[in-house]
Amino acid sequence: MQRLSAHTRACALSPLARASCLIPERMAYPNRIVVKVGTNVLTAGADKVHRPTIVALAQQIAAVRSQGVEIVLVSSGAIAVGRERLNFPARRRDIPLKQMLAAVGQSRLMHLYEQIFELYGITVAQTLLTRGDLADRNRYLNARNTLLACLMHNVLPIVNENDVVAVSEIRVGDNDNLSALVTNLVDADLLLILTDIDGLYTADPRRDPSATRIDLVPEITEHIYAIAGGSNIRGTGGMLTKIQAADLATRSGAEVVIARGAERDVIARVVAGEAIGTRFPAQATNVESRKRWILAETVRHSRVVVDEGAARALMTGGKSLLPAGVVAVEGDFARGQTVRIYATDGREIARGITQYAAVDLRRIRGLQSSQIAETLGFDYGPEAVHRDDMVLL
Ligand SMILES: Nc1ncnc2c1ncn2[C@@H]1O[C@H](COP(=O)(O)OP(=O)(O)O)[C@@H](O)[C@H]1O
Ligand SMILES: N[C@@H](CCC(=O)OP(=O)(O)O)C(=O)O
Repeated sequence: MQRLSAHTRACALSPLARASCLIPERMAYPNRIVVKVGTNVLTAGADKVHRPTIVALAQQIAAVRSQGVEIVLVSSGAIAVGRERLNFPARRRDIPLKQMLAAVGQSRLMHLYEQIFELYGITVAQTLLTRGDLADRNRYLNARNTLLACLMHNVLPIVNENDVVAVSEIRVGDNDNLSALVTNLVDADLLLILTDIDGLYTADPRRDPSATRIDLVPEITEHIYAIAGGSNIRGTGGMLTKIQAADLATRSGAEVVIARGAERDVIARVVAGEAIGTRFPAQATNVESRKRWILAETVRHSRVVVDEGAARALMTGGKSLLPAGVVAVEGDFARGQTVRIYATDGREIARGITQYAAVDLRRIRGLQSSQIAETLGFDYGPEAVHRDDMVLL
């Protein structure tokens, strides 16, 4: 897809940015963003989901996507929709009941999204995740591949926690933190957390009317955690989980903005660089953060030996490692683990996350990508190690 310059896109997207030429100092124009919408946004503060809010959201997402920005939507609301359907009062908060409400509400929420996004020609994909899916490297890769495939095919992934199976040990617990994990999962440049308040305040404005909004948080300190309080009755976690999310996402290399979901054209305006809400600049590049993650857990005795052509393609061409270039596979490793990649002269040249377990890679080494499926009976794609999952040494 053709990428316009930051300035052109900013001006096309936002009349305000155009009027004032407002592109303040910040990250480069984002190519991939995660937008998180909380229950309080979707219900507009009432007891049921506010349909016009979803229409406005779809309209904005369609506009931003048409400018070439890839979007993953993380949406709460299943419990609220379940409550609405079964007429349950908001004060009941016990876990099995909430799980039941989420089970009732999730499909209805998706149905609503499907109907509304269809009006804008956008196909949506339900993606339900738990912490377990993101902690295990194999499942992490599966989730990542699915989300990236959605983006590649112009499908809008709509992520929620899989509340029905998510009990305390495996659940993220709130969609703010889930949105940060998703930001990391897809290497997004920007996480936009939309809520019912226009940013982080010096104290919870519901309790302290003299609180003022903080426009920029250069660093997330203990003090920032201390001023973030709990949620209102429908939300989960309040400002505290948003700060945790901002902390995680900024360390993963994304910029984070917390803004009011009901603000007119908020997504386009934030993407265009307008100063709305509270901004948390990225604390690392996402390449640095990904490298750290890749190198964190290398399988000790793994050796994937590659031929001269593959070694050159990796080191000077920045290419992915294909099974065709693999000459030997030593050790035992699972799909999703970080393996060591060697040249035939014994030099370790790279480390990377393998798409294939050792047993499978042994069977497809030296083969063309088109032969993977016929040999294994399945394939996870043409790469043994994708270049985005590789650190050259
Ligand atoms: N320091 C703070 N600044 C802004 N809002 C705060 C702060 N502390 C607590 N809050 C509360 O956090 C709420 C938003 O979180 P939450 O209710 O969980 O919303 P959501 O459903 O969007 O996740 C706000 O309505 C506000 O009352
Ligand atoms: N997974 C739950 C939402 C959990 C959550 O974090 O809610 P919120 O604080 O409103 O973003 C649901 O779909 O209702």
